[in-house]
Amino acid sequence: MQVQRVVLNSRPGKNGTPVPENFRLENSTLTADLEDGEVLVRTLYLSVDPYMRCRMNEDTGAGYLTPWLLSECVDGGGVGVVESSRCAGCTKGDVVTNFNWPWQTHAVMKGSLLQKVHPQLVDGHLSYFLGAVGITGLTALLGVREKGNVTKGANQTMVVSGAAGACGSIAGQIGRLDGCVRVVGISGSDEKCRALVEDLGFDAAINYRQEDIPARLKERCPQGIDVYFDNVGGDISDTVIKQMNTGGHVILCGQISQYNKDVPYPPPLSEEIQEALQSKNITRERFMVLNYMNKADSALCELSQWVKSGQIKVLESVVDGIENMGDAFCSMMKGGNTGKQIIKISE
Ligand SMILES: NC(=O)C1=CN([C@@H]2O[C@H](COP(=O)(O)OP(=O)(O)OC[C@H]3O[C@@H](n4cnc5c(N)ncnc54)[C@H](OP(=O)(O)O)[C@@H]3O)[C@@H](O)[C@H]2O)C=CC1
Ligand SMILES: CCCCCC(=O)/C=C/[C@H]1[C@H](O)CC(=O)[C@@H]1CCCCCCC(=O)O
Repeated sequence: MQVQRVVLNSRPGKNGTPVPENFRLENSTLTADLEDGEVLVRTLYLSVDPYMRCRMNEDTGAGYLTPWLLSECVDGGGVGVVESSRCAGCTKGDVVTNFNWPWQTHAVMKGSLLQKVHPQLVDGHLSYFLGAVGITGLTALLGVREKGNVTKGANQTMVVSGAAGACGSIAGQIGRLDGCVRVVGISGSDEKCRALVEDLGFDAAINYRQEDIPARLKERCPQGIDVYFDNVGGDISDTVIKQMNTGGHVILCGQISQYNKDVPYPPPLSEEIQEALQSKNITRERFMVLNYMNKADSALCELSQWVKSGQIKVLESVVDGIENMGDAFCSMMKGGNTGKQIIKISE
């Protein structure tokens, strides 16, 4: 069977901005003769995610991430449909997902490594399994629950950076559903800020490229900041932390502003910010969703109900075609997406 796949063509360098030319599209032949335990899947949707920037380096800097290899097929989150199976647990027509899905139009995979998912959980929007009812939604929900200490009736204000992105857009909505009285987003364009307020119900949004962040935070968070869902790190996060209340909580989800730099994860904080955290007794613990997968099933049910009932609104940016994987990844890293960046590979 003839397939198309994407391989790593070159590395951007630890201090480089990734470019589409770092990826290469190839035609390849797939032997569709299955061995025992294998299934043939057709790829429906692929995900591009910030952590992949670390996998472009020879040394990823994170123990749980393996580097992508030059001229080898790239992989990440994917969802697809079983076309034929020699695995007892998988049947033709099953919808399945996996974190290490090859960027390939069809693939032969071990059935035991695939998670079967039920389309009714997402009312047939199968791409949501890579976003709001998948790892992104889990990151937002479990991040808020495990590290946010959001408490109904506590009059808390939450700030979310990277707020119009995949995790941020869900995290802010969950902060509100779980009891925060004020939710303020920070994002990179006026259009994203408009969507946060008008479509997702954030109380306010700040365009970090155009506005004076300290002044706007003071104005929009008059009682200070109690919970900070941090997707970006760097100067934006330093500014937010300086305005946090005593006893506040930082949910250290990600630090995308630092991923094109040769720094460890998480990047070290300045003395000033460390002192602010310590003197105000603000928690800032590293959060990694994969450490909480024992809670995934019940959390996915909760997310599914919220999405189906419309209590959580889902934003997606969908690009068509495997040939656009590299463009979509590089665009997402620069803010080209609103909500979850998805690549549709087949119908
Ligand atoms: N801890 C965990 O278990 C997990 C952590 N993550 C982390 O969550 C974060 C968000 O991931 P995800 O939701 O998938 O991606 P997003 O959908 O949020 O896409 C990335 C966004 O980051 C913003 N961005 C890029 N560069 C900068 C910068 N220099 N400063 C500020 N914002 C920037 C852009 O939005 P804009 O237009 O606003 O600039 C862009 O749209 C990442 O840091 C990621 O590593 C993700 C999954 C799991
Ligand atoms: C080093 C920067 C990491 C910043 C945090 C982050 O983005 C984490 C993302 C992971 C999250 O826990 C869910 C995921 O899907 C991300 C990790 C995926 C791990 C796949 C491992 C693939 C491999 O290396 O073989």
